[in-house]
Amino acid sequence: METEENKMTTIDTSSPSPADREPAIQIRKAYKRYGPQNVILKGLDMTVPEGSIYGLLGPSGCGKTTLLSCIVGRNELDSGEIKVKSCTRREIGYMPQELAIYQEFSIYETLAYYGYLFGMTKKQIVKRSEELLQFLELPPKDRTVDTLSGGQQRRLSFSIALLHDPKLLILDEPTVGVDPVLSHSIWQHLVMMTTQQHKTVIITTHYIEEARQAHTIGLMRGGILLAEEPPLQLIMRNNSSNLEQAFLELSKKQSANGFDDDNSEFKDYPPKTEQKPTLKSDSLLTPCRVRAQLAKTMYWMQRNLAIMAFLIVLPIVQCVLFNLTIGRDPLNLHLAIVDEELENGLADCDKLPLHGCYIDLPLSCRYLDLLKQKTIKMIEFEDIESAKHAVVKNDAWGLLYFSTNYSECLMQRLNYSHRATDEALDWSEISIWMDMSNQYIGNLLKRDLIFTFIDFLKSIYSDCGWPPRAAGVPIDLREAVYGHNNPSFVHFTAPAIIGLFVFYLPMMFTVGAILMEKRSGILERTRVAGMTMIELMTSHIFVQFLLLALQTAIMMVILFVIFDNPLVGSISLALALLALVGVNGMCYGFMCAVICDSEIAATLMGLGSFFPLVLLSGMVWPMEGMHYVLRWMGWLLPLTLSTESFRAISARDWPFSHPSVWRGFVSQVFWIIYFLFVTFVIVKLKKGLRGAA
Ligand SMILES: Nc1ncnc2c1ncn2[C@@H]1O[C@H](COP(=O)(O)OP(=O)(O)OP(=O)(O)O)[C@@H](O)[C@H]1O
Repeated sequence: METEENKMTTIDTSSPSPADREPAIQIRKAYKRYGPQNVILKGLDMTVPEGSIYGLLGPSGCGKTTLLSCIVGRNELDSGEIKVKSCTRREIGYMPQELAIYQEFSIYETLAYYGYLFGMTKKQIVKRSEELLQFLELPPKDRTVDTLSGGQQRRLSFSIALLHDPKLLILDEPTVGVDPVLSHSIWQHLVMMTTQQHKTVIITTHYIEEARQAHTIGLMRGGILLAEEPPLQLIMRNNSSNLEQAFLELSKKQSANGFDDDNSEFKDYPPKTEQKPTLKSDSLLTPCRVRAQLAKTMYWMQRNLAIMAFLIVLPIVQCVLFNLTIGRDPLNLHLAIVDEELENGLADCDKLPLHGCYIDLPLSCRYLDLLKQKTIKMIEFEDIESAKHAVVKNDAWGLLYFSTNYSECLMQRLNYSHRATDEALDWSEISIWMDMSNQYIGNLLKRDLIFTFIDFLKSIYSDCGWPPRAAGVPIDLREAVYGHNNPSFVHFTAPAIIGLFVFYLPMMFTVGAILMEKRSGILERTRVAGMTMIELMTSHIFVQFLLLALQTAIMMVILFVIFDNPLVGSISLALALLALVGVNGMCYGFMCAVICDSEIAATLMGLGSFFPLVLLSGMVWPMEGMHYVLRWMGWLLPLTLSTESFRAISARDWPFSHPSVWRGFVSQVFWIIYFLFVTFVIVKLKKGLRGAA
């Protein structure tokens, strides 16, 4: 068996000298910094010969990953030039330092996703996967990534880079966590690829000695290459016995020549220059990459059935809760009663007639009986003081006081009207003290007390053969032009609620999906593989749209069929508007995801926008009731005009040609364009979709 030392010193001498080969990558005067005090590349020159392995070595933090990310276009130089010989993105196999793979996917699903992304057929993917799994000693292909060891996960990440048999391999520490035997066979494979298949490989590694198998070594320190030559030559020229020693010698010489490794000390930093893309661009919309994205989403959905179920159940629960909790009249409210016209208190009511024209008997029982039918609970008190005390303690929401001669005075008032005595007017009134600390309960009780009183009078008039209309308020509320005369608060808010859900559900899903990929590096890896923003958005919108269609259908059925909220207008117009609101929500999600680098930032952005949107868009209160400045601000928000439009369709059956309706559609189109524009500008400014992780 070969010893470790022998393995490491194996150099393929049959291949032509690297110096004689054409450069696959040429870097000249590369400068890069992450801030004035954080200069990483200081005029670095590098030449990677075609058909060879280039081992890029250097201490941790010297800028190897930064350099590789500039080569693959994840990052950009401040000045200098990177030339990559006629390479499209599909011809590159890139293994980033971070794993950049879905933890919940199986090995096969992971490879299939990247395979589709590179335009491979299913057959090719299956065949190549089998080869790679065997070569890299990976577990069976149906094992999920999160059950693999750290080393196995890195090998899987490595296999993605090899999957489509690329011309140029850029590998950032592929052998971390790999045992020496497998590491040796990986190097053998790389050597075979370069010598027999004329591929080019750039590899970084912390295990300096394994890089002796490279054809060229680039030793990086202090933002430049200390040396760039074949390993043996490097060792011999520095009178060393191994690469590590050679590197130390070179570092000493560099320091002796006055070169300081301190990043903050660099004085003559050149001005920024416009950088050309290092790799050839592909077309903006390629079916295979859209297919890959769709396949990935399918895999993700299969693996996250609980989340999918949640996304379906959530709107159901929200809509049902909304209808069962909002707008309904409070039941079983308590009222304190002091009735001085009944000798034995309310117990007398059981003996007194509640129907018929008995106007000489106490009438308060009839009124209280009607109140009881509204589910109001009576608590009887002897005197006003103790009843008031009960209201103060919140044992009752109000106190009703009937005087000793209440019924007699009431009949006088009714009979003599404007000729009634002051005493009759005083004692015929039911005195009420309300707890108005809760506006809704107070107002609803007041409404019930007044309307029940009218019903009470009408019932007496009717039983006595008098015209009941004479007992009512002389206002004739005819059939409403739109809606009905006793609308519910839910009818007002339902259009807003569905719009809000349809906007925020896709927004949340979009932000979650993109941030997860962004933070794990998957998004950048797929971008390096050629996926464009247009492809990402197209596939995302397609999938989201299907999900949203299902969610919207469920919500429509619950709100407008089961709970019978009014929807008198065109359903197709309402659905078209909701579809636009949903796409708008997705686009807002895209924008949040590119702006925010962390889930916390995105959550804060979502929450921060949610409350102003709900409050300023006329969702819970009419715009007409707002401060005039806020009213104008409200009209500028994404959901104000669409909510108005939905109300116009659902409650008034207005057609598209009505300004209240078409303005809602136009506002959605405007906001979609705006969010997309901001998203593209931010991606351009940030030069990609790098996560903060
Ligand atoms: N986005 C960033 N913003 C600020 N500084 C950064 C950023 N990315 C990298 N750096 C800094 O740049 C320097 C070079 O980082 P880089 O990851 O390129 O080093 P490396 O040589 O690959 O290190 P290692 O071998 O440990 O992976 C480090 O000091 C790092 O902290």
